[in-house]
Amino acid sequence: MEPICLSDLSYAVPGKTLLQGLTVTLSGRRVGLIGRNGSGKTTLLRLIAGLVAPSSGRLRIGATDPFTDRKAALAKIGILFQNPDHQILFPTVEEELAFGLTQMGHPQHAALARARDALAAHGRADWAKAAVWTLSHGQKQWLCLQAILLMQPETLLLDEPFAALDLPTEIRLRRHLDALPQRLITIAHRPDDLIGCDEVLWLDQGRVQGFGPPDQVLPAFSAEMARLGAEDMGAADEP
Ligand SMILES: Nc1ncnc2c1ncn2[C@@H]1O[C@H](COP(=O)(O)OP(=O)(O)OP(=O)(O)O)[C@@H](O)[C@H]1O
Repeated sequence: MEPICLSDLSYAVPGKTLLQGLTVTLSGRRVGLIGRNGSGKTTLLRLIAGLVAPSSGRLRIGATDPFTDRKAALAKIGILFQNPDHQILFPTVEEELAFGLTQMGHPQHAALARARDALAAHGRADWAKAAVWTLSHGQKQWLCLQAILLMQPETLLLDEPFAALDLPTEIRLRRHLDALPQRLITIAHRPDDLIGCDEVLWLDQGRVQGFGPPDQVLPAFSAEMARLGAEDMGAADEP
């Protein structure tokens, strides 16, 4: 599995630096990304997916720059957004599933055939012509995941994949993801969700606050979150 190397990586928008000086090599098969709201986690996934270019520094997946080499990046990286409605572009299930393959250069008819095969393999052949808007949130997330898996990327980037799912849907998706051979880089808010990871990256205000095995990073993260929670409570309790 190719390492994802960040060297002094920064990303800024006018008036604001969102990520600053990130130097880290991600090489585990299960990587967790943790940090407070607004710490830059989603921004980092977008950079790794090659959707935006770094403002400075370097990001490589193996030897590939995912921003400048889009075709290679599609084969290497798939990103599952937090909200499937931000990901879905097409009116029907089969068109949505086929889109990534056509982006990779497959003819439309072959891509649609692969899409229908994938649905049939999951016992959902009857979904092919269904309008995407008729699906539930969990079903849309499943669709987005399948659309990415059809492209067979080496790495999946998952932005809080369990947010807004009911418990049985979460358990099913968790089982599905756990069984995947791909590398998963998963954003989570609860440290418990990342215990089984090979490595955890903790971002704070756009910088690396911790990186290493979960038994080192997560206790420090939890202690800091508890400290901040207590501080907020103290401030809120002020007369
Ligand atoms: N295009 C943009 N222009 C301006 N600010 C942005 C832009 N994208 C993100 N931000 C800001 O950058 C910061 C980091 O955002 P990001 O979504 O990466 O955080 P996050 O760690 O994923 O947060 P959350 O846990 O709340 O999803 C936030 O303050 C956000 O408002």
